[in-house]
Amino acid sequence: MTSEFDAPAKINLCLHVLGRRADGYHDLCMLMQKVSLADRISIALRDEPGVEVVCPGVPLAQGEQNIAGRAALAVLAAAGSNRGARIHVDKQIPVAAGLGGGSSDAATVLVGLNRMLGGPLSFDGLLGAGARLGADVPFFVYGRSAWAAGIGDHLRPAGPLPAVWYVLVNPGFAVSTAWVYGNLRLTSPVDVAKLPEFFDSPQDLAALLHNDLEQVTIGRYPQIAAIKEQLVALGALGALMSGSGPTVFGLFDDEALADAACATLKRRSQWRVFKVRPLEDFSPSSRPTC
Ligand SMILES: C[C@@](CO)(OP(=O)(O)O)[C@H](O)COP(=O)(O)OP(=O)(O)OC[C@H]1O[C@@H](n2ccc(N)nc2=O)[C@H](O)[C@@H]1O
Ligand SMILES: Nc1ncnc2c1ncn2[C@@H]1O[C@H](COP(=O)(O)OP(=O)(O)O)[C@@H](O)[C@H]1O
Repeated sequence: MTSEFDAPAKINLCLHVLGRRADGYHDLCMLMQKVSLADRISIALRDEPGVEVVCPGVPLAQGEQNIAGRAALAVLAAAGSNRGARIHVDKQIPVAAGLGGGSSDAATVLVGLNRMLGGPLSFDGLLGAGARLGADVPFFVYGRSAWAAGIGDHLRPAGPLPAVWYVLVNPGFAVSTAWVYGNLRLTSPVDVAKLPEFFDSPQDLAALLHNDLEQVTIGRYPQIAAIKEQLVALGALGALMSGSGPTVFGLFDDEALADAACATLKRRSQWRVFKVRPLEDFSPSSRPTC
């Protein structure tokens, strides 16, 4: 049997770094949301042990080097299964882009393969297995928009967020998350208690936009600041780099303006440009194909 799943991208509506931990990771406060740009993943169980991962057209590791392969091995081990899996990833999310594509692929394989094997892992077990794969993986297991604390793995639900359109602009080069955190200069941390919890309008949400990692990535790649300026000039209520970058999103309250901004940016540049909607409540859906 083969099952198919969507693995959506995320954006960080805010990302505050609160401090550096003894293990080198950073404590964060983030508001995270999934969006409608997604990789398409199919998972097939096979009788031989081991995991094969193929991502046609994208130079990503196969098998256990790929984070989706490590996720599959975790579920097979939890099930005590001697079987293996073949995972096909139709990569739509730009790689090393600040959009969490690898983390989403991993979470989707955790949840999807767990379901295919009769649920050896509980929801908490899936969150724990996700945290062992990467700091952002639990968010993608979680299902809905969330405030993330700790290294990104302590999650609580966000209140309803306004219906908006985002225009994602990816300038086409990769940025290493480890490099960005490694070059971060810590500033005095935000008072988390003062961050707003409720957003009645797109303008309220635009007022939240903030990313402490921009100083590092924009310092090295000033074109990211130029993308932000262009999005605002084209009618975005605000624009922000997502995660460690380099992708920027513009927040629009008007779909026609978002469409026009996409068309203009595609005409003007070689950037990858996507209009997406927020996914308010998303859990990987299974669609058996045979
Ligand atoms: C910046 C964020 C924002 O959502 O996303 P991306 O830009 O990667 O999508 C995340 O914090 C990225 O999470 P993730 O990509 O899962 O991180 P990991 O694989 O666990 O770690 C990659 C590298 O980032 C550093 N790291 C990660 C998370 C964190 N809270 N502090 C860190 O210092 C680690 O030291 C590690 O070297
Ligand atoms: N399935 C996968 N999809 C994307 N990247 C992967 C995958 N498996 C391993 N990787 C590695 O993870 C790194 C981070 O990729 P990605 O998750 O796209 O970045 P980001 O978290 O910045 O959005 C890449 O450099 C890539 O080599």
